[in-house]
Amino acid sequence: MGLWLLLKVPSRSQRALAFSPFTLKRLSSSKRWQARQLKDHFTREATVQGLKSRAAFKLIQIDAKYHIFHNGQTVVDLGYAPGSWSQVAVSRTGPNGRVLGVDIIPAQPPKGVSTIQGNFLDPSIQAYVQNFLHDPTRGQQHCPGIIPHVGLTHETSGLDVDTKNPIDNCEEMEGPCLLADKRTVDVVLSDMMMNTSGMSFRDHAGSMDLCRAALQFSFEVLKAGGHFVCKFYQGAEDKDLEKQLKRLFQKVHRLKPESSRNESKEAYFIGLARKQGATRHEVLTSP
Ligand SMILES: C[S@@+](CC[C@H](N)C(=O)[O-])C[C@H]1O[C@@H](n2cnc3c(N)ncnc32)[C@H](O)[C@@H]1O
Repeated sequence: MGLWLLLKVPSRSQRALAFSPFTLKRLSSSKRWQARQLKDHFTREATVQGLKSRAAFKLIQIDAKYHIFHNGQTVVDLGYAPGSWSQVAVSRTGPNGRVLGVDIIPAQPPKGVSTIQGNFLDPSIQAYVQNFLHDPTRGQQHCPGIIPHVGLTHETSGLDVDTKNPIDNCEEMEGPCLLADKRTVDVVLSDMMMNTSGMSFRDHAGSMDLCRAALQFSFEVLKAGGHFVCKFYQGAEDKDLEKQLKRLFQKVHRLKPESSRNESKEAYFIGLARKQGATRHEVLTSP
């Protein structure tokens, strides 16, 4: 099914029809989960539209509200697997854009997406990602001869695979590893979330670590005027993160998309238009 269908967000009445509480009666919790998946209209609609998961609708709704994407942009999708956000990004930035997904787990990259497998909290992975992005022709959707998939493992060996340790690469470069002209990215997306433990404080703290890593990365790579979308697990520290975001972006919104499950504590920060003159110290120092 073509990605042109991505504009179709299921209507409220369709969703109401899709869910009947009576059908869930007396089911065990795992069966209830399965039934919920089957009945959930976003899940069914994702299948119909050829999307890798219902999570796509969160980004579609965010884009409908804030107009994040344009043709030709470079997008980095942190925590991309299984890849529905990347599918949305490819469809909205192509044919001249490029989309790079990063995830700790291996996944089949969606068409047109370059991917790097690794733990984004590891500085060597971040250095590798920055190296990749520094060359604006790497990973372009329309660029023939480039296999749109890179990785730190050898399983992806092919034309565009750099199998050297990223730290070695840094040491080979002249001057400091962090290049002066490295702000090549228009949009940073982060839907990263580790497996939740059910302990709110712990899940919140883990989510804040991932958000801070995404913010620091955005400080390094986002162009002036660039945008940031970041999932967070709500809790005591999210106000401080919001303050930091306000120092880097002209506008910051907090959103719980309609397609995000009510029982989940997840929400999203949307940072619009990176400020030109924000300093590292003011953005990255905790308030
Ligand atoms: C909710 S899923 C993302 C769904 C994705 N946006 C989509 O539309 O298909 C969260 C992802 O974050 C990834 N993740 C969690 N911690 C990570 C880390 N430290 N580094 C890289 N990826 C991470 C997980 O492996 C998982 O695939």
